[in-house]
Amino acid sequence: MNYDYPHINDSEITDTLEDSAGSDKPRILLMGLQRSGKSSIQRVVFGKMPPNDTLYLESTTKIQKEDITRSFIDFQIWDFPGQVNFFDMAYDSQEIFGAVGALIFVIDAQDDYSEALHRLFFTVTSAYRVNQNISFEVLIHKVDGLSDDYKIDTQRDVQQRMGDMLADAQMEHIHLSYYLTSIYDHSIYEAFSKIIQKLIRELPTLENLLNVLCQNSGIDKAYLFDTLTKIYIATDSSPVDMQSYELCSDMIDVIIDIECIYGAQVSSPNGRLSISDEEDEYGNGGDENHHGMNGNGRSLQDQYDQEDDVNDDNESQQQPSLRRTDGVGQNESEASSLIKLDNGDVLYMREVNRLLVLICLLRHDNFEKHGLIDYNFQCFKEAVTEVFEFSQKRNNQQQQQQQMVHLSQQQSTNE
Ligand SMILES: Nc1nc2c(ncn2[C@@H]2O[C@H](COP(=O)(O)OP(=O)(O)OP(=O)(O)O)[C@@H](O)[C@H]2O)c(=O)[nH]1
Repeated sequence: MNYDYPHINDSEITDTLEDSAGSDKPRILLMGLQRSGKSSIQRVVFGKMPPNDTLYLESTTKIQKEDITRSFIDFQIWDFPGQVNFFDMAYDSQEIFGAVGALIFVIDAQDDYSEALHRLFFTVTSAYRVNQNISFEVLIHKVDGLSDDYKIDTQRDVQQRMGDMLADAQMEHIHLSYYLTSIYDHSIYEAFSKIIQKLIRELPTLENLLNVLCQNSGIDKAYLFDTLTKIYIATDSSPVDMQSYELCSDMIDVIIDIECIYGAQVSSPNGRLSISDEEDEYGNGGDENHHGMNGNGRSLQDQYDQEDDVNDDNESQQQPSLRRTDGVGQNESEASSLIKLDNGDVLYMREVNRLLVLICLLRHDNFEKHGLIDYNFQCFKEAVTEVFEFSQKRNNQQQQQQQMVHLSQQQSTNE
């Protein structure tokens, strides 16, 4: 079978590559065959596009680049057209792969994936020759149409065949991580969380802080989420089970929906709650998108109406409740929310800043000491803010240094 790339007119692609010169952010590359789902993944995770709308996406003809600068997440994501061979002599592979943090290769699991595996092998081995520090991530994608047994068989088959190909080429030392994903459920967010955590330098510090918080507050599981993308950038060291992750991730949708409906009525310096403000900044009209995502605006409104009724009786028993309080010792207000589950567990959310929320899962008995939890949370919040400020300062310094190097290189080439 012929696994070569089709011949295409590549003048547009060269133009976009030239645009990239001068950007020093770590890159995440999305690669894979045509129609494997790359653009859909980028739009759903980072653009909040409802999954069904990806059906109308057109094929990508030039590299689509997006800057993602949010809290601890700071990189450029590049969506590549599936039909172009970027290892061809026509492209400067050092320029493309030199600054790459992660290369994500998307395989369509609903299709025959033999060709995709050959392309993956070629991509991984070629990129590795250019940059040995790239982390290679393989998304076995579109698994929503597959049974659980078939998903596991597919993953085993893909891993086995790639392992054999790498071993035949004596390149078995290249490590690949595999994820089963779909844009129609949480799996794509979970996979991106794990991929992005590998690029966050502050991860060990954040994990330590979460461990200390959990141990001292009777919390069973805690996630630090990036609010807009629903990517968790850190969690404590107890094992992640998909159910608790899904619950916490769904809570973000619930809270944002409630904020979109009622946020304007809550008094805050600018009349809107911060989570909604952040969306506006990214050009994603909050109400429309979030209701589009889970389509539950009506039921949330009902829930919120019920909540208003019980509000006077006992605030801590609301399901869910959303409060804005003034930060202790600070002038900024912060959102918090509490959802009591049927099994007696409690989901507790606290806003760390405009970009991050902490979501914890704990037993109801442990929540009775919530004064202690709130105090520990304030300590946690201050520590995270310090880490964040430190990393921002370091990033700025590094950017300035890199700009200086660029300038001096330009000057010497002009001379
Ligand atoms: N069932 C299912 N379909 C998906 C999933 N992700 C993407 N798709 C569909 O796959 C088709 C192709 O998606 P694109 O995102 O355009 O694929 P691409 O890899 O960017 O394609 P090129 O731009 O041609 O390289 C679209 O119809 C999507 O709706 C998924 O998780 N499950």
